[in-house]
Amino acid sequence: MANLLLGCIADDFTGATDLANNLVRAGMRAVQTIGVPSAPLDADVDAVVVALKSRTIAPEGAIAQSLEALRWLQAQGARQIYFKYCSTFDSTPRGNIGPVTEALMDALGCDFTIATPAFPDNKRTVFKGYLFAGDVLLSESGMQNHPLTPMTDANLVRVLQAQCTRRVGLIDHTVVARGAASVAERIAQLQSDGVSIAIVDAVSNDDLVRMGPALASLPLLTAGSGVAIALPANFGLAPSAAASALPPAGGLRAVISGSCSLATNRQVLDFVRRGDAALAVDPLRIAAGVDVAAEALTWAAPLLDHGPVLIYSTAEAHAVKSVQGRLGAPEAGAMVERTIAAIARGLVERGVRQLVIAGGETSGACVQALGIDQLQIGAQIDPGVPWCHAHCAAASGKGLHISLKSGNFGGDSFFTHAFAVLD
Ligand SMILES: Nc1ncnc2c1ncn2[C@@H]1O[C@H](COP(=O)(O)OP(=O)(O)OP(=O)(O)O)[C@@H](O)[C@H]1O
Ligand SMILES: O=C(O)[C@@H](O)C(=O)CO
Repeated sequence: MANLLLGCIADDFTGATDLANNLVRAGMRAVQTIGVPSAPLDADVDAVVVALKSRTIAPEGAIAQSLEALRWLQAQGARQIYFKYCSTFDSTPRGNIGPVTEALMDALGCDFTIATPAFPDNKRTVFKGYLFAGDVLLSESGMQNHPLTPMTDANLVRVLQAQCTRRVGLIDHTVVARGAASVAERIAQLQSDGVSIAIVDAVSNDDLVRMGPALASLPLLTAGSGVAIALPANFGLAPSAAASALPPAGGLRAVISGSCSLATNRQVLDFVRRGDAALAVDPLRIAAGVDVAAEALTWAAPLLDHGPVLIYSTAEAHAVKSVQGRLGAPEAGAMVERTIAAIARGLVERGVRQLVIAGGETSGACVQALGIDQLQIGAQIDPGVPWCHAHCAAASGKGLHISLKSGNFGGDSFFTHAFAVLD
């Protein structure tokens, strides 16, 4: 059996990479698997993050997938389990954060756990149980309009309580500020009051590091990726360059973007403004039956030798709405994802070995089309986004450097800056 320290279950692909990135930066060697592996772990690592696509499916499906991941991680000897969800706590009154947390607690026989999406490096902070995204409450951050998981209440105790049968409480900032012993005391107090899950405040990385030792004995942690920075120390590990070492990079470079988030729109604009080679994919032409993937690959072929090319369906909200109005939102999404994934595969078949993909759903579709089932995590490009290395069917089993960027992560020059990190 592998000597796995931390077994993680992430509810989406880019979120899984985000978590693995923070673990690696704090000194753990980590891999991310795409779905629950069918074979035992074949890598000498400290942490595995099993990436699911369970964030917005029915709670029953999310529970079943998460329990399957738990069983696999337990079979690999995982000493502690970490359930990773979004730093904006994406969920509905039906779930899936609450139901999955409770199912994991039942399976682990665990009577207490924490819940904190705080990720200060990406401006997600929790104060008095209220989640802030940037300078505003979650419910005023734009997330109140999310099409699948509208977050209209920033009070996480209330939000999580609505999803749980167990009682939810709070470990507030004054407790965290006093350090791990104080957090441990508060946990004992909450337990004697019949509380089983506590939202924990954190407004800085210092808060996360301070609470770390108090989390060492909990069989299950549930959080965004922030708390991960405090965990390797609990296992005696310290940050080291060796944890993020990847094989040397080579080959051609490309960026594929299907994310329509604000940050990605800025990143596409930045790339285009630099005059680098960029091609927009038009969903309406895909719907009209044009082989847009073949067109894009023909366009890219003579340009690839001269630097990274960008192929994107990224568009601003009004354009996306108009396409969705004509094609239907799920239909438009699926159509664009299929095309973008075919382009990603074609690019790798043509020699691209350094590939940036923007968007969670987009990343899922591309990773599947590329035939990747495991990613080794390397150096961070921007908070929440590392380079990874994978063996992939589309590269005839050879190595590919790949980065899966969450829609709203990364600075404006991400699509250029990312490749400099590999130089
Ligand atoms: N121009 C477009 N018109 C309509 N739908 C689009 C367009 N471009 C992309 N899409 C679809 O929008 C969705 C974008 O979701 P995706 O998860 O990839 O990005 P994101 O939401 O920004 O990322 P994350 O989940 O990491 O925050 C995909 O289903 C994609 O196919
Ligand atoms: O926590 C986050 O914000 C991200 O890792 C994520 O989950 C985006 O889908």
